[in-house]
Amino acid sequence: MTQRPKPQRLDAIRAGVESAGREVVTIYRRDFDIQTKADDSPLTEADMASHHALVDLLKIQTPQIPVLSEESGEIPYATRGSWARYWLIDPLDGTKEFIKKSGEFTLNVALIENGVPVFGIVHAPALENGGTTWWGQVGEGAWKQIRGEEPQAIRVRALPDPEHEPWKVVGSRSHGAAEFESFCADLPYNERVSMGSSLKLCLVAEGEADLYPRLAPTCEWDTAAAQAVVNAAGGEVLDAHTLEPLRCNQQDSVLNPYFIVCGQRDERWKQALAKALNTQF
Ligand SMILES: Nc1ncnc2c1ncn2[C@@H]1O[C@H](COP(=O)(O)O)[C@@H](OP(=O)(O)O)[C@H]1O
Ligand SMILES: [Mg+2]
Repeated sequence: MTQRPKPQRLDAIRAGVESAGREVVTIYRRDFDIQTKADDSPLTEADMASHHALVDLLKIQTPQIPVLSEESGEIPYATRGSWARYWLIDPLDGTKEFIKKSGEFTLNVALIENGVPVFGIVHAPALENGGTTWWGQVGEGAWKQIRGEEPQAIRVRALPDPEHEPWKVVGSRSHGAAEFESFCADLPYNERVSMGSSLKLCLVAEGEADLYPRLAPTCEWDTAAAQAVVNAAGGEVLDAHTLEPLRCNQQDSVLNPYFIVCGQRDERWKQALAKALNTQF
């Protein structure tokens, strides 16, 4: 297998992702065309501008590592199934939030090794202060940087005691609202927050939320980069049925199973999840 890119190269890739983010924000601030993809989801000029910028960046920085993008067109499993290491990117995650101008969209870049997201960059270019980036490398640590400020190491938080403080549960603004509400209704005292895109996983990674149940469809490129950040910050992204960590590139389909993102877990967590998911572990 080719070598994992060195830290300096990963820093250069992060700078390149932030530069692609500036192109996206230029489009965000003016009128843009919206098309509809075959699966009925929206596509803007910004999705494609970001796709080209990120693919070009990765081809220059690491020509030996293949790239799979949401906007690449399908690469059959017969080809990608043999990739021991590849880049998995979502050029614009939260396209609906981009169109609604909520600012809650991200550029996601993940390095996958043998199905496991080991390094990820999640960049939200339109958040306050000119954009925020989260990144993490499993086994090394996770960081958050608001543009113009120093990077801060981030870590998931311990679950609060729900007798005194609510568990913070984050959900999508646009997908799976009914399932989210019924999951939360079975949890101990909790507070709900809505957010678009991979930012939900980043909130768990930085200890601003405790759980993100995703009981609605997503694809591997929606989650892989932020999964690496969550793992590097001490949390997990678990299949909602098996409670095993999500893996990429295991089958023809790029759809994820329904999943739960969590920070630090303990016995209370296990009991609460068993009730909310109506299952036994
Ligand atoms: N029916 C479906 N099948 C697969 N993925 C879906 C889906 N409905 C929504 N998604 C994914 O959910 C993502 C948005 O999630 P959220 O609502 O949490 O922001 C979308 O990302 P994109 O915006 O990159 O297309 C899309 O990939
Ligand atoms: Mg997406």
